[in-house]
Amino acid sequence: MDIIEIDSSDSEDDFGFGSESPERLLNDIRTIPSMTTGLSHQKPQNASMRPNFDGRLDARRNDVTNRSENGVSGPSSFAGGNAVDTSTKFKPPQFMEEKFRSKNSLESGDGFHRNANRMLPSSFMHGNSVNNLQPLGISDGQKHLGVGADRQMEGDERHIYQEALQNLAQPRLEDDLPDGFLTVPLLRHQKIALAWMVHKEKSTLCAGGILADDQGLGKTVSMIALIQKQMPQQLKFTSDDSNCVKPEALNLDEDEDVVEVDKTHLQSGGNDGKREQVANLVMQTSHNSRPAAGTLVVCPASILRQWAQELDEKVPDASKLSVLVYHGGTRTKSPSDLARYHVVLTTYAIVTNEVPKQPIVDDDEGEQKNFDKYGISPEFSANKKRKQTSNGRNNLKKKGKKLKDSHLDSDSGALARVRWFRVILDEAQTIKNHRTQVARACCGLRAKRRWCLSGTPMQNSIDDLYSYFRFLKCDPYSVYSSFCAAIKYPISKNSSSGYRKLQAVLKTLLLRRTKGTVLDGEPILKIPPKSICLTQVEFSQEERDFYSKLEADSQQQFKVFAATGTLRQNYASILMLLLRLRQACDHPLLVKGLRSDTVGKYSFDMAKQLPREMLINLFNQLEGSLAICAFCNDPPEDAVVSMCGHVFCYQCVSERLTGEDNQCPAPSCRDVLGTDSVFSHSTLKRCISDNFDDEASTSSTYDEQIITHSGYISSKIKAVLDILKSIANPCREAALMICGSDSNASASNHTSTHLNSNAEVLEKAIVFSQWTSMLDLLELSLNECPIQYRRLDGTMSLMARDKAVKDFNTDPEVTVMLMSLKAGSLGLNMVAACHVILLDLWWNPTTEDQAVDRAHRIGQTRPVTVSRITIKNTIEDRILALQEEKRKMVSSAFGEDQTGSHAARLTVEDLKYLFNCFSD
Ligand SMILES: Nc1ncnc2c1ncn2[C@@H]1O[C@H](COP(=O)(O)OP(=O)(O)OP(=O)(O)O)[C@@H](O)[C@H]1O
Repeated sequence: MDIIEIDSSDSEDDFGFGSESPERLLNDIRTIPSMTTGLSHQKPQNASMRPNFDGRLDARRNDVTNRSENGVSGPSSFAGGNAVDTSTKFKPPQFMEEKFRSKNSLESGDGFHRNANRMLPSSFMHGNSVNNLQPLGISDGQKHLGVGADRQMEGDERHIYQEALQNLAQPRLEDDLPDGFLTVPLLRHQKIALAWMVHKEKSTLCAGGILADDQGLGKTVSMIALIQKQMPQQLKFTSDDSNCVKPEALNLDEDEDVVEVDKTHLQSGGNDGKREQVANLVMQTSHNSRPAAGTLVVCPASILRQWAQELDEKVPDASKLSVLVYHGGTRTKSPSDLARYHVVLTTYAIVTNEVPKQPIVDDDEGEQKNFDKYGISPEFSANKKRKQTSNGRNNLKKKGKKLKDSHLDSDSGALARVRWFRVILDEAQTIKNHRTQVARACCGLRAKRRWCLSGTPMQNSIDDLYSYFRFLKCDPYSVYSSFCAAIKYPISKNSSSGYRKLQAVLKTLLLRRTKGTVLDGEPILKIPPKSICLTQVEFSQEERDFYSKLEADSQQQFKVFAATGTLRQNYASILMLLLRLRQACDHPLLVKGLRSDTVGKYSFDMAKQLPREMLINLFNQLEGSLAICAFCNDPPEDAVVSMCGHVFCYQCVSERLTGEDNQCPAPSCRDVLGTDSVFSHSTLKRCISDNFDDEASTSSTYDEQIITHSGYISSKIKAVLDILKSIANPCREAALMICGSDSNASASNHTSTHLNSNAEVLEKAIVFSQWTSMLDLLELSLNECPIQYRRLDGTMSLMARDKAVKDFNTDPEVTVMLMSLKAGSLGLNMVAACHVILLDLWWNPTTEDQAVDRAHRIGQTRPVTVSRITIKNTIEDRILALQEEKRKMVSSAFGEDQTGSHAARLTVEDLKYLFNCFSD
């Protein structure tokens, strides 16, 4: 077993003020005539949070927190504000650079680089050629928009440009709540977030934004602080009678009501009777109007209760918020009921069911043309998946949808029948694919202020970001063609300047800090370090033979698709081939279709009764090119097909089967899903072949039979058992075995010292796999050991999941938690664990990061060890390489280097260039 240790202790980072001082930024900006006026007349954003801006502009060095009368502190600089460092070299990611590197690069040698029309800032030139560069305003990317649309977009971008310039000069502000509104003091980075969010909610561009702090930095608490801080405005909105009865045609997004705060609410401790008044007023509204309601939080079902708990625990009784958990079959149908509460918590599934979907963006044509041009990981473009799965079906569905959308309210639920003051999407990456039902439903929610919370907003491609722009209604990028012209296309043409433009845009609406972010020389969060060990295991000889055969078959199949020019049409089949190879790395039995789950169990009897022809049809649906999960729109993991012919991930559908929202999510399909009407691959196969025996025990060679039964302990399972046993027996050898090579003595010493000093306290581990059947197999082995464990996966009810988490967090005897990546990687607080073991690799690394951060977050008191177990010389090596590329893309988009720090600082020159210098 090879163990490679990667020291991932997050490196230094800052909020953007690099070597450049804010004085210099201001001076630079003053040289732009049209901006000088704007800045010199800039008013403090809010009287209640006016900074003590006493002329010291270098916020990083002179940051003195001054508490003013109302408890507000400042000055500081907006974390979202840009640093400017003209000397900083932006290094584009290698893979993008190579893709787009031109043969004839031009360099003038004078620090600026000329193209046909203008000088380019030297910071764009490092490592890049320029002969492809055009002034962005008239670039190819915009040509296809047409003259009118082009002008419109340029007009809209001017606002973004001006906001970006203002950000450069914006001092970093902090804000806080008076005593009595939270049970915990806000951490400094949360105070900065609060000031930024209050500011953003007043923005005329789009009221809201993206809080993209790393997992575990306390975004939930920051958001609760915002709700409390802005409660007077919320109450004003909900209690305004005229507001309540405005007709349907009301354009909420123009309905900006930045009203001066009625501070008596905050200063008097909050519960001043106004909240009750609101409910009464709302009750008076007619049935046809949309009542004005408070804040809606949308999150995955698995963290619904955690939100409720945080709202309960972090808000003291004196200023309690009324909270409704809007979930379950008995939930109210009355919009007025929703409007009674300050905060309504619900799930993405319910939003998808209740809110009319916005139409699908009609981007096929453009996308088709751009696949080759852009080169932005098209293999993983969600759009591509859809294209491969459409076969004309989507057009029909789309037409049906449009018809349906024309009478929106007739079948929409209560969530869609109110006007929200604020909508918060937690784990907002859920809507990253803008074509999915969930994304379109979220965009259909009516709200004045909109927020996305995500530690990993970008996972697969630049397209992920479009969905947020659309939800936030951030013009001009909320229109897909404008997004492509202004952001996506420039990146494809020249990754360096393209990414820098994206960074400039993002800094106007996104705030991101990592765990390594440094504030005034101090890390924003002092938690023990995290070390990541890549444990590369060898297959046994039987496993290797099994894998090699599978690989050869897959390659053969792939060659056939390639030779017949049908790779695209067979996209889903290719994913299936890859899936089997990945599963073979975990345990050969996964490939053979182990089914010990409830879905298989209950539907097998039903399947036996179905006509053979129907079984074959269902089987073809499952195997065919339409196999994309109708819930998450990803290639299905552990695919199952419903009686209505729609395909899902086993876990996605199981989650619904245990809840009340069991309607099929496919467009125009209202079938009710049940445990007996959802069929797995192996169930169908066995029924079609009239072979009701366990498939694994037949059709196999002798060698295969040795390894394709549940009693076989695969190499991966052996590896994880070794690690778990060594955690259960802490000693120096064990520590070295988990973590270490001599080459990284410091991390190993760290672990062993720690183990010694806590020898009496059993350490805990979370084990993640993306396949529940792998967790089943691991369970069989754990049952043989004296290790107590719990399990969490998507098939369990919310109550059962809560109990499992609670047991793990509180019972010292329970030392292992088995979690499915899909159900357990988001939102949960599990700092009881200081070991995380990843049994298999996911396509994008951010999903793994999310999983790891269940343990590595505020509240963790011990160093966290992450073990990633892979098999040597398999597809897993290639997934590792792909993950690396995705990391580069994400860090380029956010302007972070490989260590998470901000490598590239934007300058005023950069902005002028990136936005085609509107002020020139
Ligand atoms: N100011 C604070 N004081 C004390 N505890 C805090 C504070 N802020 C956050 N926490 C705690 O830190 C933990 C992580 O916070 P939270 O769940 O809000 O993080 P997050 O950024 O939303 O993470 P994720 O992206 O994983 O959902 C929680 O247990 C929360 O109660």
